[in-house]
Amino acid sequence: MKGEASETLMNQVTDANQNQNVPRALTIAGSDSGGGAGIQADIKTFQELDVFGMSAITAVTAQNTLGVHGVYPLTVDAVVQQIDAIGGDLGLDALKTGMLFSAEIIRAVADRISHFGWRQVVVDPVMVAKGGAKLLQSEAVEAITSSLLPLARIVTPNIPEAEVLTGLQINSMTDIREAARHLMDFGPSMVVIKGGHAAEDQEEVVDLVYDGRSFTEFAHTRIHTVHTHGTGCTFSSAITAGLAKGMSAEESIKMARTYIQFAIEDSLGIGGGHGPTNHWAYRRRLEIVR
Ligand SMILES: Nc1ncnc2c1ncn2[C@@H]1O[C@H](COP(=O)(O)OP(=O)(O)OP(=O)(O)O)[C@@H](O)[C@H]1O
Ligand SMILES: Cc1ncc(CO)c(N)n1
Repeated sequence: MKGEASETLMNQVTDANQNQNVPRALTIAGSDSGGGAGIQADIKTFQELDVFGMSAITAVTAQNTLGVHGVYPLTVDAVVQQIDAIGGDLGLDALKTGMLFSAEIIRAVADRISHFGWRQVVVDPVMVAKGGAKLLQSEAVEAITSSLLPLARIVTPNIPEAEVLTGLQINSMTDIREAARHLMDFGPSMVVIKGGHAAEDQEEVVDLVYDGRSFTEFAHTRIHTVHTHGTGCTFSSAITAGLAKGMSAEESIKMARTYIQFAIEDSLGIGGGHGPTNHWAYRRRLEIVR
């Protein structure tokens, strides 16, 4: 089919498939070739939660379950062009940031978020990978607190990240609350300090949520496993998916907590090191219950 007729058909197909209400989420983060963390974990999580996933890649990492073998940041222009391509056409309902690598990229990302007026922003202040490789330059920490946190609906540091961002030492639940208060001063609407890095011998993992008024603790059974590669990315992208679907911040965090619990419980054990979590575990279990 050629010319006018094919154009008419194309228009009909396009119109029939119009679904402007599909929840859309963007991840601005690094690529993990191993597929368990970064952009790959985020897109898998969005997909599993019925959210259309989009990405702006900040850096490519050569990575597997054994560690990070190479880090190749993209130029600021390349990051900005990806974000603008999405903002200028598809639009989004929520976004998350993960590995941002440099102060220049952080400031450019913050500028584009402000430009498009995006409010449903989850900031996962990724600093180091599980094996200790640097995913954020030390001099970029200040750019997170001054440029990005004021734009965040929710910030999700783990305990070491909360220490770096606040300059406080964290040894107890009281310290975690103090760090959460400190983080609120940088301007986010909500702080979630994740407890995965607390003492291994504890039977529970406690994530602390602070909204500037009250503290809520989410306690879950600690799973004794080495297969926790990408837990932080997966958790923050599940929160982002919840926000994209119109859930409240509290509901999104609660759902994300269950999502990551199932993903760790059913982890895949592939590779020779810290294996990835199981992104389809949540859907599989809900299908069984239904
Ligand atoms: N062993 C575990 N058992 C149960 N839940 C866990 C465990 N480890 C982490 N979690 C949960 O996973 C989520 C991510 O927490 P974690 O502290 O591991 O983040 P992270 O250090 O940022 O992850 P990453 O190493 O991927 O950057 C939190 O909700 C936390 O409670
Ligand atoms: C690309 C990337 N982002 C985040 C993390 C943290 O888990 C990682 N290991 N790799």
